[in-house]
Amino acid sequence: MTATTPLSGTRHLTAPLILIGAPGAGKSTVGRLLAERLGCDFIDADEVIEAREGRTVRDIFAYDGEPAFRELERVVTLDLLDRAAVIGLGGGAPMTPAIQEALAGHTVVWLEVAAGHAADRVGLNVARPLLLGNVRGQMRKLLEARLPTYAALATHRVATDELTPDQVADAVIDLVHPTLQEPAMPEAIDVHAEHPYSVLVGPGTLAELPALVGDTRRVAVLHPAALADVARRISAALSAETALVELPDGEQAKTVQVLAACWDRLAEAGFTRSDLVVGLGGGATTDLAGFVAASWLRGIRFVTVPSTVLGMVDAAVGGKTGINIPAGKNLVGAFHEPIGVLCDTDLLRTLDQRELRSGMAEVVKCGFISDPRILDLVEADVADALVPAGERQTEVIRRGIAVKARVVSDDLRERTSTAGAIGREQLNYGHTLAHAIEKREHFQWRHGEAISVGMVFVAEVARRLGLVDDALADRHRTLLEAVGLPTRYDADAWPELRATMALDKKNRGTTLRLVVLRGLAEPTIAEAVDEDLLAEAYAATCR
Ligand SMILES: NC(=O)c1ccc[n+]([C@@H]2O[C@H](COP(=O)([O-])OP(=O)(O)OC[C@H]3O[C@@H](n4cnc5c(N)ncnc54)[C@H](O)[C@@H]3O)[C@@H](O)[C@H]2O)c1
Ligand SMILES: O=C(O)C(=O)C[C@@H](O)[C@H](O)[C@H](O)COP(=O)(O)O
Repeated sequence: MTATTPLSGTRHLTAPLILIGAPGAGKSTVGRLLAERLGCDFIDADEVIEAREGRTVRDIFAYDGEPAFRELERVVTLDLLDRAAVIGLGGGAPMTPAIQEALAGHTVVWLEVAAGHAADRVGLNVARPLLLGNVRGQMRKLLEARLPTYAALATHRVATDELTPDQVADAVIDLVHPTLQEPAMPEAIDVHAEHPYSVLVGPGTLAELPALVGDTRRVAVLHPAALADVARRISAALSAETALVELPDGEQAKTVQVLAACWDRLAEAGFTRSDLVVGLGGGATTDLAGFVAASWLRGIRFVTVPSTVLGMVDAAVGGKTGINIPAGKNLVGAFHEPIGVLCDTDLLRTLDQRELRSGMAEVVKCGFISDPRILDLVEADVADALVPAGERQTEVIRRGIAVKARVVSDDLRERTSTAGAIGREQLNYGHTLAHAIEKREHFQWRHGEAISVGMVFVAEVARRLGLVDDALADRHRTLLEAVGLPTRYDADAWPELRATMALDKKNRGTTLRLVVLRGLAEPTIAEAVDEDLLAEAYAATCR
């Protein structure tokens, strides 16, 4: 395969790119091509109307009449104008005065098409209510009525008659190029562990993958179904032979069966020690992919491309890889460092709210154990911190990665910390209880949700040990609830959870070892905490 397809738009939309034109001008086809090239969404206004109404445009026309449709169209179009996406408007939308007014100041590209061509492209399409009957005649009339308005509204125009959709998309990109934003310089955060590498953070960093992969002969891209399109783009952009390996979603990928299936795929594809694995996805995917790379031929190179907030800020960095087994979370695995980490914040745009909130738990963890500025930034505007790829979110992700990079650079293999000198174990803040909850929930809870409850629990432990004051202990629940995360769990579950905690990796012998704070950004280890105190702290967590 040759390197042809850019992995990310070199420049980015910061405002909508609006396509207008007659039916058959190619707004949908060209809009989708543009969105792919610019790494953003394409939104067809008619499809949004149909989805909102649960009826086709044709039915709305037939049953409610054109004025009712135009009103729906006005509302939807105005809603869409704050999206940094390619937006295809219905052919008649620009005729509505309120839409004309709202389009002022926007980039509006008119895809010009001659009536004959438009009629040929539309054919006898019965979904277009205004063209029923004599398509050519109707089209000519429509164009005569609309052309002056299209011309007045357009900031750019492309004559499409002699061009293929790809050529039209090229022409549009050329025209609007000056209005697009230069890519922000990705920030590189270096990890200086056993094999130094960089974590690149910012929009479009996926474009760096071909350089990281170099002249590697074979690359396996392990990904969940949600990232199948991105995996295909990666494959098209690499000159290596790529094996796209779709994994079960989320935690279901972290099993010994999936691991073994991946080994079979690498064997079939003839993977040797000079080949490479890419883990593209959330933390569950990169944990599994990393363990595949760590175990295949006793270790081949590995790149992480995290696509969740949680993956970026935590899982993709630091080389902890592994799977779950019925006895517990991450009980089997290896330390295997990636050769590079690409945190392309554009990938976060398709995450749903639940995942965005879940990821914020590990961000907040980094705030409590090391960088309180993160807490201030989230508290100042939680909603803003949850805007995917927004400035505030990118800043707290970057700060969280910096915490993780610093900690693992100092202690890659998680030595046994002492109360006076804590290493990597600090990253396990909240995790002892969280992993037990995840096991009890058969790994159906989001990891960040469990961490949220787990952090409230260790804050309650620290409060009772007299290590933190009430304000710091209470700040945990207040902040995590503001983010929309759970902070309570089933009060009756303590005996079962406590039993699971006996298998925690930080334990030594029969001694339970918990990460707690003895002040803001001062993590420490509490060993052999009194069992009654633990039970009380748990009860307080559940209240
Ligand atoms: N190795 C480490 O150091 C480390 C650190 C923290 C967490 N983890 C592990 O990470 C896992 C949790 O990671 P997670 O929260 O990312 O969960 P996840 O990997 O399960 O992903 C969450 C969901 O989001 C979907 N998804 C991923 N990227 C998407 C995108 N860009 N758009 C739309 N959907 C997308 C996934 O398909 C999945 O359904 C846990 O298994 C945890 O143990 C590991
Ligand atoms: O990187 C680490 O070290 C961590 O502890 C990070 C945690 O946030 C993460 O959940 C990790 O997977 C937990 O590792 P485990 O060794 O407790 O399974």
